[in-house]
Amino acid sequence: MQIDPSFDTSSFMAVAAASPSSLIYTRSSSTSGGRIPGSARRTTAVVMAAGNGGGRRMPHVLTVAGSDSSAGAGIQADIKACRALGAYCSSVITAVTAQNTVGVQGVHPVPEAFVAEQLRSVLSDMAVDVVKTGMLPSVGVIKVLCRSLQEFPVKALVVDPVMVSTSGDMLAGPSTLSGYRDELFAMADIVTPNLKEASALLGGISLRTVSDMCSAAKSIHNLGPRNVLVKGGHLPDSSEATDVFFDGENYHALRGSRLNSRNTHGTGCTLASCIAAELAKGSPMLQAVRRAKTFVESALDHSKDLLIGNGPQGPLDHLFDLSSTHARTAGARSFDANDLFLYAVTDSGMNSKWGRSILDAVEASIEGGATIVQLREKEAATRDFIEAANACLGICRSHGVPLLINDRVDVALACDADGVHVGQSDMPARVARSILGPQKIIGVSCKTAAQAEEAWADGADYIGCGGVFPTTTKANNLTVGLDGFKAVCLASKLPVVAIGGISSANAGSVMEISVPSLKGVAVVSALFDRECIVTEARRLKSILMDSSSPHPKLMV
Ligand SMILES: Cc1ncc(COP(=O)(O)OP(=O)(O)O)c(N)n1
Ligand SMILES: Cc1nc(C(=O)O)sc1CCOP(=O)(O)O
Ligand SMILES: [Mg+2]
Repeated sequence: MQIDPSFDTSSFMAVAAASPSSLIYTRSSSTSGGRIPGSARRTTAVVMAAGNGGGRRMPHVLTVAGSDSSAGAGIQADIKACRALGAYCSSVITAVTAQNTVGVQGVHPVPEAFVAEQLRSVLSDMAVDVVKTGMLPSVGVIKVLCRSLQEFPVKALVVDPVMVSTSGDMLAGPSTLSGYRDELFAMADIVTPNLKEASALLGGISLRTVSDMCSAAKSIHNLGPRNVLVKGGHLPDSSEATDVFFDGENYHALRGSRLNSRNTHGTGCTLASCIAAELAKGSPMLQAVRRAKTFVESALDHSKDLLIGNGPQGPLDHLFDLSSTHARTAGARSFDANDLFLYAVTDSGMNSKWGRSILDAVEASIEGGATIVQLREKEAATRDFIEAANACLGICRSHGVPLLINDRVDVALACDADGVHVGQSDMPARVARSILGPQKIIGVSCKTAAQAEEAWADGADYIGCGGVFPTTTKANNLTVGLDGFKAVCLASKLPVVAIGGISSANAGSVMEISVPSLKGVAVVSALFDRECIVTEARRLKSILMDSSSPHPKLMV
C-alpha cells in the first residue's frame, strides 16, 4: 500500500519517481503540452458563452474530493448523490485511490498545482452554487482551495473533514488537521465530522454520549464554521443513529434508526453531498441537513440486500429511485416523493361552507406551502369537476406543485392532471397505470402491509395510509392509529403520506415516528375547514419542518 501519512506533494513525487509505473499522467504547470493555450482557451469561453443564451439552470455542486475506484464513496458517491437530489455535480479530483469493499489499497495525491488548475477550470466557467469538500490529502491542497474560493466565491461551502475511511484506512495525515482548523473552517457554512474525526479535530478527546457530541459541536464551532453536524453513527451502546446539529445557538438532536446493513461505505460523503445539493436548491441549512439525513436513511434501506464485492463493506445504491417498478419500464419519472411533505386534499363542502371557490382554496394552500394538491370533489358534476381541475392546474403548474384527482381517472385524463389517488374500492392501481401510462403519478390508500405490497406491485408511486387518527371528514373510516401506521410505513416499499385526523396539534407526533418511507402528511379539514387556509398551511409546514426528527431542539 503506497500511503504516505502526511500526503504532501513532495513525498508523493518521491513515491512516483521510485515507481514510474505508478505515475499518474498529469500536465505539470511547467510544461505546455496538453494545456489549453490562451487563444484556444478564449475561443472555448466564447463558444460556451454563446451556448448559455437561454435554457434551464440546474443547482450546481462542485465536489473537491478523492476518486474511489469502488465508486461507493468519494467523487463517485458525490456525483450520484447530488444527481439523486436534482443537482448537477462537477468534480475536482484531489487524489486517486485504489480501493474496494475490503479497504484502501493505494492513494495517489494529485499535484497541488493541478488541483488548482481543475478548480480554476470549473469555478471560472460553471456558475457553481455550493462547494463540497471530501478527501483533501495535504495542507497544500487546503490552501489552494481557500485561495480559489477567495477568487471565486460561492453561496455555501460544505466541509466533510474526511480523515479515515469506513474500512478504517487513513485518508489524510495529521498535518491536514491544522489546515482544516486554521484555514478552511473559517470559510465553511457547515462542517460534518463523524465521531472519530470530531475527536481528532479536538486533540483526541473521547466522545461517548450525545452530551459529549454537543460539547464537541460547540468546540468545533469555535474554530470558525457557521454550523456543525457531529455524526453519531458510531456512538457505542446506542440503538439509534443520533447526529447533533449546532448552529451557534441551538443544538438539535437528529435521531434516526440504526440500520443493520453491510452496505454503508460512502454514507458520510453521501450525507455531505446531499446537504450541498439541498443548499444549492435553496433550502435553509437545518432543512438541508434533515433532507440529507432522510435520503441517506432511504438509500441505506434500499441498499441493504445489495451484493457488490466480497469485502465487509459494500456501497449504497444512490439511484435506488430509478429501479422502482415504473422507472424500470418507463425511464425517468417526474414524481418526487418529497412532494408529499404537505399534501392538501380539497373538500368542496368545506370550501362552500366558508364561501370560497376550489380555485381560491387551492391557491391559498399553495401560498401557505402545500407541496402537492389532490382535488377530492365527491359531489361535483363531472363537467364542473373538469372545469375546476383545469383552473387549478394553471395555478399548480405555475408553482411547480403536482395536482392529482381523487378517484376519477377519466377526469385526470380529460384535463391532463399529474395523476390520480385511488382507494381500495376504486379502480385498481394497475388498471389506472395501464390507462394513464408510466409518466402519471398514482397514489393508493392502504391500511395494511399487504395492501402496500400490492400497491407497489401494481406500479403505484406512493401510498396514503390512515386513518392515523379518527376523522369526521370521511364517513366510517377505520382508524389504524399511530402504531398501525408505523407498521405499514416499515413494510412499505413506496413512500408513504399519513392521512386522517391530522392537524397542527398532532402532525409532529406523526413525523416523529421517523421511518424513512414516511414523507409527509395529507390533510383536509386542518386546511379547508379553517378560516384562513394560508395561515393554517404555514403553521403545519413549520411544525412538519421542526419535527422531521423526534427531538428537534435539545438544549444543553
Ligand atoms: C393521500 C390520500 N390518502 C388516502 C385517501 C383516501 O382515498 P380513498 O380510500 O379512495 O377514499 P376517498 O378519498 O376516495 O374517500 C386520499 N383521498 N388521499
Ligand atoms: C380522505 C381520507 N382518507 C382517509 C384514510 O384513512 O384513507 S382519512 C380521510 C379524510 C382526512 O380528512 P381530515 O384531514 O379532515 O381528517
Ligand atoms: Mg377513493
